[in-house]
Amino acid sequence: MKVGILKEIKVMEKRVCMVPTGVATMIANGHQVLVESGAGVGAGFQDDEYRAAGATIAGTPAEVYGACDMVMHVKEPQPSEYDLIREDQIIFTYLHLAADEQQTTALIKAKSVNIAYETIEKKNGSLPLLVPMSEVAGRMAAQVGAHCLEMPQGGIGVLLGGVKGVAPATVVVIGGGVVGYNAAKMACGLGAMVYILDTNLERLAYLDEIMPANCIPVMSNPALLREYVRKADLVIGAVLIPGAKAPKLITRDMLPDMKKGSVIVDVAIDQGGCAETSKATTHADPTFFVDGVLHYCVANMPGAVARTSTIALTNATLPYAVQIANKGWKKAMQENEEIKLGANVIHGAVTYQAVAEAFGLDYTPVDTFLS
Ligand SMILES: NC(=O)C1=CN([C@@H]2O[C@H](COP(=O)(O)OP(=O)(O)OC[C@H]3O[C@@H](n4cnc5c(N)ncnc54)[C@H](O)[C@@H]3O)[C@@H](O)[C@H]2O)C=CC1
Ligand SMILES: CC(=O)C(=O)O
Ligand SMILES: [Mg+2]
Repeated sequence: MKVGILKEIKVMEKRVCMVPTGVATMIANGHQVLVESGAGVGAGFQDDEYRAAGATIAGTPAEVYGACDMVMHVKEPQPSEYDLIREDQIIFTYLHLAADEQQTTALIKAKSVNIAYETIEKKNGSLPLLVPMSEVAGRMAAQVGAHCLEMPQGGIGVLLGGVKGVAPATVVVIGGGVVGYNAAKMACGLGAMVYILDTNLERLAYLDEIMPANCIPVMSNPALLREYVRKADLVIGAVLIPGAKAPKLITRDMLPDMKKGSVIVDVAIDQGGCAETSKATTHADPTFFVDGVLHYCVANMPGAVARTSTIALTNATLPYAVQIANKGWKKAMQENEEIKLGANVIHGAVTYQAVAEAFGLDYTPVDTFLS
């Protein structure tokens, strides 16, 4: 198979979807790899390293889309790419379709085979291609939250850990999964008082076992959530219903009751955000105020630490990419349920139920295409 590695084009996105050693693995499996020139530079990988690994360098995204059976990205295809996608071509990347009707429509129209990193799911419910970036984004959420709380950013002027004789910040993490755990761990390490709200009692019990004394896991409900958000200096939005639009748990009417200069870091923004007032921002212009509450809603947070993120992401994606390339998408899905769950839009049909529900579209089980 011909595999294409595209350069990221989202604002200030410096990750790359395959490192040179990954290219060497693909080639050892009998495939050809075409890398768009400069794709790895932001993460510290030069074209010559890809050449040395056996790749051919392409000048433009059009060349990559034009020549390859499977194209890979980190972030979802951007509007400038929609017309380059070919019928039957495999697109393997983060898609986050439930938050993006324009892209969903474009991929339906393209009749391509669109496999989303974020809905590939193991038997135990974990999301192996989301986990590494959720670890990064969770850890970053505590860092950017601490920064946003500083007065030059418009924050309330509270230091996460406080100092002797002065109380620390109150941090409320909504969703205690991978992002939530990592955010809480960092905020606790800096000395904040952290509350993790989740609706999964088993997960809360686990967090109770492993987290330090300055972290309190709390069973969430709408009334309690309102109360905790009202008291928070920093709220970190980290909920997920896999593949679906994020539930709007922080409603517009809660904001006037929040502290002026408090901060919402809505990590769940890539699935639409869990605050009604959230809208996606970029690393170039990451924050905005609503009712005196500072919102940080960058949909590709790990892109800011591209070297760490690229290595963590490609460690996870490569074995799946190799399986798809070796077997073709149909056989890879027939033989691996995890990859089958990655099928979001196949040949113009929406094959992931939560995406179909997000836009009132027909849902077609992917098995329709596999017999
Ligand atoms: N903005 C960015 O750059 C990035 C965003 N993300 C996003 O962060 C979000 C969280 O991801 P993960 O932590 O990996 O997911 P996860 O599946 O590990 O955790 C989600 C948690 O939310 C909880 N939850 C679901 N509904 C809830 C509710 N109504 N109230 C309270 N808790 C609820 C679940 O029980 C689960 O523990 C996702 O939308 C993911 O795509 C991840 C990486 C980067
Ligand atoms: C998961 C995601 O949205 C990211 O890594 O950018
Ligand atoms: Mg997006």
